[in-house]
Amino acid sequence: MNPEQRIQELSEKLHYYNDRYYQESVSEISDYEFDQLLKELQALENQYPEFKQDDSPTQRVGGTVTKAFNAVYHRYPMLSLDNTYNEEELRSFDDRVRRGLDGEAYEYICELKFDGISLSFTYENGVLVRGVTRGDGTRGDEITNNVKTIRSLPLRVKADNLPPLFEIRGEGFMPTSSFQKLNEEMDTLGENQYANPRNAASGSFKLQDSAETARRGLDCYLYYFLSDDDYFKSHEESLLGIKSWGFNVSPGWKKVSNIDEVIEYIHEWEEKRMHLPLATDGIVIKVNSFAQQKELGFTAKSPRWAISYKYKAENKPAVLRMVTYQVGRTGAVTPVANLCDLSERALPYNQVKGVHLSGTRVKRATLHNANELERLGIRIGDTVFVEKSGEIIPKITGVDVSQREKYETEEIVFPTHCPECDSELQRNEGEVAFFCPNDSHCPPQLKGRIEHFIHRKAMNIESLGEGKIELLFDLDLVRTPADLYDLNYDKLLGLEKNLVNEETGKVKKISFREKTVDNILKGIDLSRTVPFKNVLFALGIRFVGQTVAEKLAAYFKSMRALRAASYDQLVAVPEIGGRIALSIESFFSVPENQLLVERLEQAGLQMEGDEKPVEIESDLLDGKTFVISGVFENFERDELKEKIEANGGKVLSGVSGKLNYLLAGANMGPSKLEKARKLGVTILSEEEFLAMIGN
Ligand SMILES: NC(=O)c1ccc[n+]([C@@H]2O[C@H](COP(=O)([O-])OP(=O)(O)OC[C@H]3O[C@@H](n4cnc5c(N)ncnc54)[C@H](O)[C@@H]3O)[C@@H](O)[C@H]2O)c1
Ligand SMILES: [Zn+2]
Repeated sequence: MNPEQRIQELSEKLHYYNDRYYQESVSEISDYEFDQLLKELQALENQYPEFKQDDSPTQRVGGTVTKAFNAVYHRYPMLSLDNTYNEEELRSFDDRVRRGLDGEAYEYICELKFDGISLSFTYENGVLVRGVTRGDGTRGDEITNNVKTIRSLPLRVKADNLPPLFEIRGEGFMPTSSFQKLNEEMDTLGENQYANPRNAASGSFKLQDSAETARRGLDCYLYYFLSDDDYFKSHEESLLGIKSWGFNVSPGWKKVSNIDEVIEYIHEWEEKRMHLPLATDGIVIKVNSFAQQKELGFTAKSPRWAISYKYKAENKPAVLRMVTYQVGRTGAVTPVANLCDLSERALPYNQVKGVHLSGTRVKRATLHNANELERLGIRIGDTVFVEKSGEIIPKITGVDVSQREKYETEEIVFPTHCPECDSELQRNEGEVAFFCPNDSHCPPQLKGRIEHFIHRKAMNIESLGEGKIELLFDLDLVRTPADLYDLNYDKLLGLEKNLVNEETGKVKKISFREKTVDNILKGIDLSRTVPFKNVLFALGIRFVGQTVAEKLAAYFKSMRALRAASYDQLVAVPEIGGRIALSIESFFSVPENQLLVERLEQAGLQMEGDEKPVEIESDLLDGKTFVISGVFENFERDELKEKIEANGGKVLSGVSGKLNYLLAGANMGPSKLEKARKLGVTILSEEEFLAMIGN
């Protein structure tokens, strides 16, 4: 490949990873790999400037604005930071600063580099008026309502001589504890988990529902002050200043007088940072004096007066002692590596402490699935490499094959049967995971279903959280969600169990005293009033998440109607595809599930939606039929449907010759449009429709 082609290839790859990272909060490769690709591109561009593309990823801040929020211009551009992974480059940065300042004395401020998303807050006359993401550096997403959920962020600042207009910047992040909680929740709900706290923070700050953002326990550290006039003389002064105004200034910062002290700071925090309640991925070094910052200026992408030093993820050898297999709520079987330190090879496994990695002891790492085992080519007894970075969950990155001669190793045989219930495992075409099909008897699947059932977004029986289900399940009191409704005071009072955390070995004692029992029973009783759509979601039917449950409930209006629906009737519901329809059909065909639904109904759960009666506005659309497709400016699709019905019209699901109107929004499928044209159906825009009903 010639340099021109390589430049093009690298640019395309980096654009792609940027999109995934900033728009979808997903990292397909590690930050280190990303940064190496970017460095390679930078070097090639320096050597062959003629091939550099105008929009090269080396020239721009990687993010973008999204359509979901208002895009607003930044008063001062929000740039990125140049980065390095080694001391030598750090010293070259120091050389550039020295040369740039022509021999003037200078100081640095060292700060931790928090791993979250960059946020900007504008204050007018002391009042928070705007919170914006970095976006593409010039424009960002306005997420004021979401940033207002950060408890530590002052909504109003009172201090003498405040500048009338100023901006504070900082890092919005998700503390590790919130992250773990959120991921457990995602897991219970059968949704994809976030790979690391940064992606979780970025996704959570960009939710449409601020109440949900508030619940996710986000926080923010502030580390920049900007205003039109020279309010402070140095970064140090500004940090002290905004702190005195009540801002949550990032902890751990330090003023140093030369690059050696910077390097000391880096070493000091390498291990210490692991004990912070949030993820950090390095150190940021900034020239202290604002006058000197001005003198040094900016490149297209980052300030010349700052750089970040990133810690490489720690990677260590370990011994793979055995592989165990975990069965999840959906029946998916995940191989888990059981590891020990090299020095513990001869110890019985129950006595090993694990590998010391990034501040914690690691004994287990996920191996994801059978394909991953094959890809790594590992064997039991192998010396493997374990890594832990922003990912929090440790992973195995490779095998040290040179160690194979020294120790005996053994092939890993993926089980053919479920380790929990002995059913023969299956694998669906196109899926990587093997799963246990015995969803009505396999213990972890049963337990998982009950946990899902009581979840806040399902039946909302929070009084049963935190290990209580485990206790009831292990004591055989609750095997299916319906059993919850047979519990009573006498059955519960005095129950006790010690729960052992497999990872830490810590024991937690749970005991049911009067007050606990009261709370549990009250919670169960209250769940009888939970709306039908939640009940449907609570059943945990595969592919029937919250939104799908809502759609189905709105369409069929009762459990009875849904159960009776044929495949064709199911796929006729807008946005319900074949995969979901099959899953619903198969769920209701299982006798255990039929019994479950019947028992829940007897227990008094809501099995019918409370239909909103249609409020009649006019008879302008009397007898007219509509199909709604695409996305609209002023209405959600459900609202449009209501509007049509309120004016006497009827909404159908499919385009046919009898249809009167196709109400076409943006991004509608071309085939539907084509079909409507062929059949001579009138196609309406949103404005034309509004005109029809006299709006
Ligand atoms: N893995 C992937 O697929 C992928 C894709 C795109 C980008 N990335 C990663 O993201 C990087 C680019 O992101 P970026 O432009 O946000 O750069 P960056 O995250 O390396 O550094 C800049 C950011 O650091 C943050 N920061 C944290 N603490 C700070 C402090 N004390 N002072 C100042 N800023 C602080 C700010 O939000 C600032 O915007 C890449 O270098 C790469 O590591 C990874
Ligand atoms: Zn099983």
